[in-house]
Amino acid sequence: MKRVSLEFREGLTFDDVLLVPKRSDITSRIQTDLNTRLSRNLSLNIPLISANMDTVTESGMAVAMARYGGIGIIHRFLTVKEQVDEVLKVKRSGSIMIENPYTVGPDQTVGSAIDYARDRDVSGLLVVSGGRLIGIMTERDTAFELNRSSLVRDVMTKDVVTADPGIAMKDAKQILYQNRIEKLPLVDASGRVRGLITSKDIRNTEDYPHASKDKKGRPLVGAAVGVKGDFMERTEALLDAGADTIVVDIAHGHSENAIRAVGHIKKGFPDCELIAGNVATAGGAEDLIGAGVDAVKVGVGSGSICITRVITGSGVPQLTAVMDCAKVGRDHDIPIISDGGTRTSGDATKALAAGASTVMMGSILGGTDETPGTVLTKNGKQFKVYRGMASLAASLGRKTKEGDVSPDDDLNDYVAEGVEAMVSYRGSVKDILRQMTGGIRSGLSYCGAHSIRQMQQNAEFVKISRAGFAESQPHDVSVM
Ligand SMILES: NC(=O)C1=CN([C@@H]2O[C@H](COP(=O)(O)OP(=O)(O)OC[C@H]3O[C@@H](n4cnc5c(N)ncnc54)[C@H](OP(=O)(O)O)[C@@H]3O)[C@@H](O)[C@H]2O)C=CC1
Ligand SMILES: Nc1nc2c(ncn2[C@@H]2O[C@H](COP(=O)(O)O)[C@@H](O)[C@H]2O)c(=O)[nH]1
Ligand SMILES: [K+]
Repeated sequence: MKRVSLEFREGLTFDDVLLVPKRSDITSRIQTDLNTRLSRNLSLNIPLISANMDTVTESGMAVAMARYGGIGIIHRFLTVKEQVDEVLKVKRSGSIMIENPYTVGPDQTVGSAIDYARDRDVSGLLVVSGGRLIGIMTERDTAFELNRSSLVRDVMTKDVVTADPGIAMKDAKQILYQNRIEKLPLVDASGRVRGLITSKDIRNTEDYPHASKDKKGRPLVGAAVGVKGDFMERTEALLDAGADTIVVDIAHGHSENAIRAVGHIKKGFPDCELIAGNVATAGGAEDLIGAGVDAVKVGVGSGSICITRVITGSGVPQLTAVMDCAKVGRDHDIPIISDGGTRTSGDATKALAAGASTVMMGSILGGTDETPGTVLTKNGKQFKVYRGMASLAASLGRKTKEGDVSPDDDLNDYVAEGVEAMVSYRGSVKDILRQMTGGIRSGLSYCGAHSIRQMQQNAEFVKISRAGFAESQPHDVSVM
């Protein structure tokens, strides 16, 4: 009979090590380059991803992450339609040209048109009849006289300024400015709508020069799917909506469930940029790569709200998990994502130095304006709810949404692997990303590296003692 091995490998995490400073020819941290690979064929301008959790990433967070050069992964605990709508909101938020603008008919009521626009987060609708543009209804048209039962045709602006679909951006800008208008529909010779350019989108592209964008100039966004049930039709709908990557999300990514799901998705959608996780070992990474993934998400039990290691006894300290998986990733030229346990820019830098190409964050972003949920006050301090997706509350929320809760359900039947928590309210995600990227840039320079790839080649870790760790913190002072 084979026995359990009594030889123990050492597993280390962020607090166990430091990066040894190296001679650097960098004279300003701005010279460092944070460009990195998210997956086989996708790149980001900063190595940061917002977690596919229901208290972290819906469209608000994903828009912000893409604007500053990263990416957000829309969580999967939504109906297919809801998740698709979140992807569409991101795609429309920063397009240079909106390909399929939302339209209404002239005989719809103003009330229904306003609701339609509000649901889709847009400020105006093109009015189309018989396939041709006949007007535009914007907030201007309804601002002063709001009679919800009047018809769109009676309030819309009929003299619409339009342009040819092939118009150059600088000419479109000129027309918008000269006519003091916000929206310029692009209409072909037969009067059919072929697109829409808005001044808001033009401002966005100018305001966010480092945004991560797809080939059409729209913000990058990813979306998660599970491994059972509707995952194939969900994947199809998300890809149709323009999702740039699909993330197969399961607690134990080194399982038949996950490997089978990856195989099905790759077979059904060969062009899909596919990420899967989570795993924590070389074997896990090897098997997902063998199944066809374009990036591997690494981290079992490392998350701030995660109790998998407590409940199951399973997991690998995050730095060791990343190093083991990154070695396999390098052999196959497949990027690795470090997911869970990142508390500071120092942790993120260590994960990158250990071989991860990007870092996924939950708790760091959980308290920002861009997460779903409202700000709560407790004892005079402001918080936002942040919870594990395998927590009791998250599971109950899912079951309630699916109409699957009954008074006979015994809460003891659910074994949670996550907790419900609160994180301090931290304002806009922009400031957090500035701190994170600033810290990582500085981290590169301490490693004598201009880029993440160079740091991965140069990095030298030193294992530290408890005393070394204590010395690393502020000490013998009262921090203000
Ligand atoms: N990174 C991490 O360390 C962890 C992350 N999570 C997060 O929590 C959420 C819920 O996760 P998850 O439970 O996977 O999602 P689901 O509840 O959607 O479970 C997915 C499917 O996998 C099966 N399954 C779950 N755990 C295992 C396992 N250990 N071995 C084999 N099959 C399993 C489930 O079946 P059945 O219920 O019948 O077993 C279910 O059919 C996800 O967002 C996940 O990322 C959760 C735990 C750890
Ligand atoms: N074991 C569990 N892990 C979870 C759960 N919900 C999410 N997660 C993982 O944590 C990270 C976020 O970690 P953080 O340290 O940045 O806060 C997330 O991306 C998931 O991989 C859960 O319920 N249990
Ligand atoms: K944990």
